Amino acid sequence: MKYDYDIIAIGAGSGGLSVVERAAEYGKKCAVVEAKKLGGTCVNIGCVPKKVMWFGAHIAEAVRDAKDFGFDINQNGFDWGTLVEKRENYINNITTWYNGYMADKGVEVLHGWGSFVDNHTVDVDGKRYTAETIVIAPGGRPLIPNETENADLGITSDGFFQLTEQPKKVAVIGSGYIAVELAGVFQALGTDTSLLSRKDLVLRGFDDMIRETLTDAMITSGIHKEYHFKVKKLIKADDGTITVESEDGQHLEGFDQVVWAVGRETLIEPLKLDNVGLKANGRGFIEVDEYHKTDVDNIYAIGDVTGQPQLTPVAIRAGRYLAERLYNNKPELKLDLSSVPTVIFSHPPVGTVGLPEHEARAKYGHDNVKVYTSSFTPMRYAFTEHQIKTALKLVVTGEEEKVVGIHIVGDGADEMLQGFAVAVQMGATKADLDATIAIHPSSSEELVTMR
Ligand SMILES: Cc1cc2nc3c(=O)[nH]c(=O)nc-3n(C[C@H](O)[C@H](O)[C@H](O)COP(=O)(O)OP(=O)(O)OC[C@H]3O[C@@H](n4cnc5c(N)ncnc54)[C@H](O)[C@@H]3O)c2cc1C
Ligand SMILES: NC(=O)c1ccc[n+]([C@@H]2O[C@H](COP(=O)([O-])OP(=O)(O)OC[C@H]3O[C@@H](n4cnc5c(N)ncnc54)[C@H](O)[C@@H]3O)[C@@H](O)[C@H]2O)c1
Repeated sequence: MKYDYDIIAIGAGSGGLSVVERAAEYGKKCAVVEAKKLGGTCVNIGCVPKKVMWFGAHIAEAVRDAKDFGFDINQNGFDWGTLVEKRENYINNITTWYNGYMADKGVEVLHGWGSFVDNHTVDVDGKRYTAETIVIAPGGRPLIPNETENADLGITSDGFFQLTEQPKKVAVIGSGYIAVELAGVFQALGTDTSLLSRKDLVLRGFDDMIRETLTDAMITSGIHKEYHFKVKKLIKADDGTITVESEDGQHLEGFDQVVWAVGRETLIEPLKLDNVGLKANGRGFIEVDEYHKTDVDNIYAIGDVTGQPQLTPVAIRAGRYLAERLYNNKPELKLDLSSVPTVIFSHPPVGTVGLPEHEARAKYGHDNVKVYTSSFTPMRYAFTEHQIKTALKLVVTGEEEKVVGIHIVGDGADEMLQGFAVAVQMGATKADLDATIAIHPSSSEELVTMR
């Protein structure tokens, strides 16, 4: 062989692992370079540990409501440390499994930071390896805004997963995916939680119905929602707590932890892209064509680093399709990002696929879009003290009423969405949904009975 490997992936997260795993199935000689732990963000400091905490929070809500279902229980406390220990054991089992799985597949794991030497050579902590094809899959890391004074008194989602004790009082800064997910977990598990947003509603860009319903639900759950709060600086108080000062002079005091959840940046610098004549665009992403090829013929990029939706299934699909194109004679296979379903594990969860109403009206013309909505208290909360609403919206277009968006906020949205996403992907119309027999009693039946 001319090179040490057929393919090397830099980064063993969702994208990198999936491309080498599939390439190995086709008999290719593969290696993956990883500076930290196999599994990357999703497994170690993202989706998986987050979902464990979300389940914990979900159980706390069930315990809270148990008396309304006739249970006579005393909750004597909640031990954050126990949950964290069990979570980390679970994750260690996954990463151990990955190590064995890669070995079984014949994929070599090269531990260390990978950087380019030339188009076919990667340096890993001083050792050089060559490959015919190189895939860049380094993901990213959380942002801490450097314009904020003492910003590093705060932690990020990475720090959240290192907390071994439950903070009594936290401020979460931001209003995107991570902010609403972490704020929801803290609040449900008993931490006094403030959510500090620069604007008004959470989840900018999502359908207004989702934004309004979730913001209301978060406030009803007890989260202190601070609107139009632009953080100027963090101050360490004499008692060790943190004060947050806004640009207009407000002070919020007494936080054990302040969590930045204001977006992520790609991990570009270690790659030494200059050595292959590549560079990231103004937003820090590596640009690729529809086949994930960069401007260099044998170098591809997949996952969060490309600026495509920063979701694990998108990175995995990109990696698998790339291997299919390269090694299984399917040159035309490409990622369809037209209706990527996504779930936000908030309290209650959000599920959304396709276009929000405002985007559909902009795309198809205001009068060519119709919406069907429903908002109700689901049976689960019919007689509990805590009432959490569910809201649903179908966005349809044209005379045939093609469904171009489905938006759900409420209990069960997380598991409800996948099947409806299939319908949207297949081009379902409102009549197709209506022709489907409902499941009763459920919240999802509303989506096939809307008028
Ligand atoms: C808190 C949080 C919660 C999330 N929850 C969800 C969720 O519920 N559902 C969902 O779909 N997505 C979720 N995501 C997003 C998801 O984790 C990412 O979209 C996904 O992990 C991206 O995969 P990737 O392969 O691009 O990068 P990553 O998974 O980030 O993997 C990149 C790997 O490359 C390594 N690396 C980087 N540079 C180098 C180098 N030069 N040399 C060697 N190794 C290197 C890194 O250490 C890392 O292990 C979440 C993210 C976060 C932060
Ligand atoms: N359930 C999931 O699938 C899931 C969960 C977590 C993360 N993710 C992925 O990870 C990505 C990153 O998540 P994220 O929440 O960090 O980013 P995000 O882009 O979703 O949200 C960042 C938010 O921070 C706000 N912001 C930016 N700078 C700020 C500042 N200085 N002060 C206050 N607010 C500021 C932005 O307006 C935005 O609303 C997501 O886009 C998503 O793709 C997915």
